Amino acid sequence: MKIALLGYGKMGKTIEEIAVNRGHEIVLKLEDDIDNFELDKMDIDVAIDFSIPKAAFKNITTCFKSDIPVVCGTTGWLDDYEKAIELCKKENSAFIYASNFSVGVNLFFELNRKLAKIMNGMSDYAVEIEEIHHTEKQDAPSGTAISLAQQIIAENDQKNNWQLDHAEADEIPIKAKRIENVPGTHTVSYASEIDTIEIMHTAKSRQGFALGAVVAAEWIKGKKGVFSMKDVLSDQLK
Ligand SMILES: NC(=O)C1=CN([C@@H]2O[C@H](COP(=O)(O)OP(=O)(O)OC[C@H]3O[C@@H](n4cnc5c(N)ncnc54)[C@H](OP(=O)(O)O)[C@@H]3O)[C@@H](O)[C@H]2O)C=CC1
Ligand SMILES: O=C(O)C1=N[C@H](C(=O)O)C[C@H](O)C1
Repeated sequence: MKIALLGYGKMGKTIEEIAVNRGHEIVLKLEDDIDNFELDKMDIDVAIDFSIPKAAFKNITTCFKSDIPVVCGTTGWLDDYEKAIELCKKENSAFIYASNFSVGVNLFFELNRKLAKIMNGMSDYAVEIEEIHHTEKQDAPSGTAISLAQQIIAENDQKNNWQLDHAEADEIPIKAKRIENVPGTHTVSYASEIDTIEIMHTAKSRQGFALGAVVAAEWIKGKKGVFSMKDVLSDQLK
């Protein structure tokens, strides 16, 4: 498969290593404006975007116009997500966005949904999310923490929104910490006067995120439509 890497930083380089090991070829390593390239003249099967929040929307929608399927892991651009979906459908292209591509985090998401269902109505327990990432991260809270919050909100009758740091009674507080070299740690806790129930996912490296993105790229090749990591992992997450 011929892959265009939109973003060639920490994730782009880890994805390259895994993709090449799985027999794929990297035909583009984009580090600046996508308009500098004539995508129509290039032979690209799938584009994988791990760039920066302010570049993601343009990168993704430029690929749609050239009928190149896109796997996007960039976080912090989701105000434009619905617009991207519309454009994908209009151009009859293919798209997967995931706040986190690692299989472990997608299992953690399932656990989070189940725990949220159990804890709904347990008014003695206060829910909180904490995320810890490296100091170079541009966005806060992390995309994964937002996904966790949205999953809880879908199950919890008392919570309608999330808030960074100080939350109102109907909001889930998210604490974002930045510590050098941490690849990504997420904790969901329910604390009462008596005890605390906690679930936690700790990434030991970027390998899981990158492998998941390459697997998603292999899966989306030749498909049309808007998908999620749940579709990619449907056999494992039954
Ligand atoms: N969904 C998931 O599983 C995961 C998501 N992420 C997300 O992926 C994104 C990238 O993370 P990471 O690799 O750690 O970040 P890096 O900062 O290491 O890499 C981003 C790269 O994008 C480059 N860039 C800048 N402008 C553009 C542009 N217009 N088009 C393409 N590339 C551009 C930057 O170049 P320069 O440095 O020259 O500006 C940099 O090399 C982040 O949003 C992060 O949150 C990260 C890990 C997992
Ligand atoms: O920026 C990162 O590094 C990561 N970003 C993603 C996020 O915002 O959730 C996923 C992972 O935690 C690493």
